[in-house]
Formats: sequence, structure tokens, C-alpha cells
Amino acid sequence: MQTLDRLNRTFAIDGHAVFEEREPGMLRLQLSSPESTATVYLQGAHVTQWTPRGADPVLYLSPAAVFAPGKAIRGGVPVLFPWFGPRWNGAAFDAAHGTRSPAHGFARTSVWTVDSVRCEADGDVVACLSLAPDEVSRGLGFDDFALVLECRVGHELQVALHVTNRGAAPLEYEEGLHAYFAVADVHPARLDGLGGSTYLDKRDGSTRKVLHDGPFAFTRDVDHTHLHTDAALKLHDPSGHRVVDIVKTGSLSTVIWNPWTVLTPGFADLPADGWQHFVCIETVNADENRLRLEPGATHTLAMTVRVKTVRVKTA
Ligand SMILES: O=P(O)(O)OC[C@H]1O[C@H](O)[C@H](O)[C@@H](O)[C@@H]1O
Repeated sequence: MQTLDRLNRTFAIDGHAVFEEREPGMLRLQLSSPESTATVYLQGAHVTQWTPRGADPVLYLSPAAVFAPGKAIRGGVPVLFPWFGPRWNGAAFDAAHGTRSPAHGFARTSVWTVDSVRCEADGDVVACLSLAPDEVSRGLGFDDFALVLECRVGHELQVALHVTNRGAAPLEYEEGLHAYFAVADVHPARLDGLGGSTYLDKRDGSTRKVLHDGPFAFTRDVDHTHLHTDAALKLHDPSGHRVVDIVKTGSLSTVIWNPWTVLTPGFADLPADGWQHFVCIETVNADENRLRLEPGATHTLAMTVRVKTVRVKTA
């Protein structure tokens, strides 16, 4: 059993890693490197904060987020496994098993185990958490996987999800690092890297479309699953005077999401103006990019984030 005391006795590193319980039943790990700080909740192995020294937080965390056992946290980097959005065979599975498959899978609401916390020679702090099958996953038909989430905090944030198939049959799954990036104002924000890519427009019945060339502007609610793309992305946030670089590995889908004014009222854990202050840019394998992992094989999905401040020219 991972109690606060035991976690601190086993893994705390003076000045670099400490466990806390700010909300009842919600243990979290505070990481601190010379270059940045981060917070990781054990529920979901969920990074809720990453802040380079002297900068504003790079990840958006909803001021109305709910921190309670079993509830998904709105913001940061939710880890999605073994399906993205609604389960692809959800209706059939649920009917056959008399159960209900939660949106985005069970990983984000499961409590992960802390395996290690370490400081590297270059000052980076690295935490590894794991998730093994339990009653919940077995009830949903997933009995033979091993997940490891590795979070590296330094001048970059690196989040890697390693999935291993421990079973005798192929493991089919979807996965995602559903990152919420903070922007000072979404209106002038632009996203580079998806021009010309094919996507499913979920706001239009998942119609298949091709994105125009050049930067993408956020002008309304958006929910795109871009397919067959491993392109690096650049989020320009002129009001925040910064550019965020997002590099993906082991990912062929990129999801972009913003609920705008239209959908925000449907989210009790988002404030009315929340949509103006984030865009989700998600490192994913979903839909046509769903994975099939052979017995014994491991796949790694990873996202690396870097921030550059853009100087404001003064006359
Ligand atoms: O409310 P959640 O279950 O966290 O999902 C929030 C959003 O996640 C992704 O971006 C999906 O593409 C959206 O369709 C979904 O609305």
C-alpha cells in the first residue's frame, strides 16, 4: 500500500521530489529540477503542472478541476488507455458484459504505482509510475498489459508511455497524452505542423477532411483527429509572448480540441471563460492508427515539450 509516509520514506529526494496529499485520497508528487517544476498525481499518472523557472505554467489546469478519487482531472496531461474517446467496440462489449466502458479508458482514473524517482547527472528529475491489470481493467476485458509512465522534468518536459503486451494474444488498443496547453488568449494563437494532413472532423459527424496548408487558427469549437502524422508541432501564443514546441514519437494521430463557447457549458469542471485559455494538442494513436502489439512486445508513445519566450519589441 502506497501511503504518504511510505512514499516519502522510499522515494523523496531532498529539494527535488516530495509527495503530498492536498486533497483527500489524492496523492501527488512534486518534482523540482534546476530548470523547472512539475506535479504528478498518482491517479492517472497525471502531470497537472509543468513550469520552467521564471515562466508561467505551460499546461492549463482548470480552476474548476475536481480532485477526487475516480474523477478525471480537467487539465494537465491525462493519460488515455486502452481506448480514445468512446470505446471502438463499446456498445457491443457493454451489452455483452453488462458494464459501461468509460470515455478515454480506465488509465486516467486508476491509481498508479510509483516505481522510481531519480535525479540525473544533468539535473533532470525523472519519475516512473506503473499500472498493472486490476479488477476494473479485467472487468473491461484488459488483463494482459503493463504500463509505465515516465516523466522527465528539466529544460524540457518529456512524458513517455510504455505499453507492454504480457499476454499470449495480440493486444489491440488506442492511447493518448491528452495535453492541455495554456495560452494567454486562444484567438491569436496559431498551430503549425498539421497543414495538408487528413483528419476526422468530430464536430461534423467524423467526416474525413484535409486541413488547409499553413498555420491553423482557432476560430470555433474544434475536435479533429489528424491521422497518419508524426509531425512536430509549434503552438504560437502571441499574447503570452511564447512559442511551445511539441515533438512526438511513436504517435501517428494528433488530436486538437477546444470546446469554445458552444460546448463549454457542458463541462462542469471548466469555468465559463476557460476555453479562451487552452488548446488541447494530443499525442495519440487512435482510429486508423490503433495499435496491435504482439505478445511480449513494448510500444512507446512520447511527447517532448519545450518553450521559447518571444521578446516583445519596444519602440
Ligand atoms: O471530457 P473528456 O472525456 O476529458 O474529453 C474531452 C475531449 O477529449 C478529446 O479531445 C476528444 O477528441 C473530445 O471529443 C473530448 O470531448
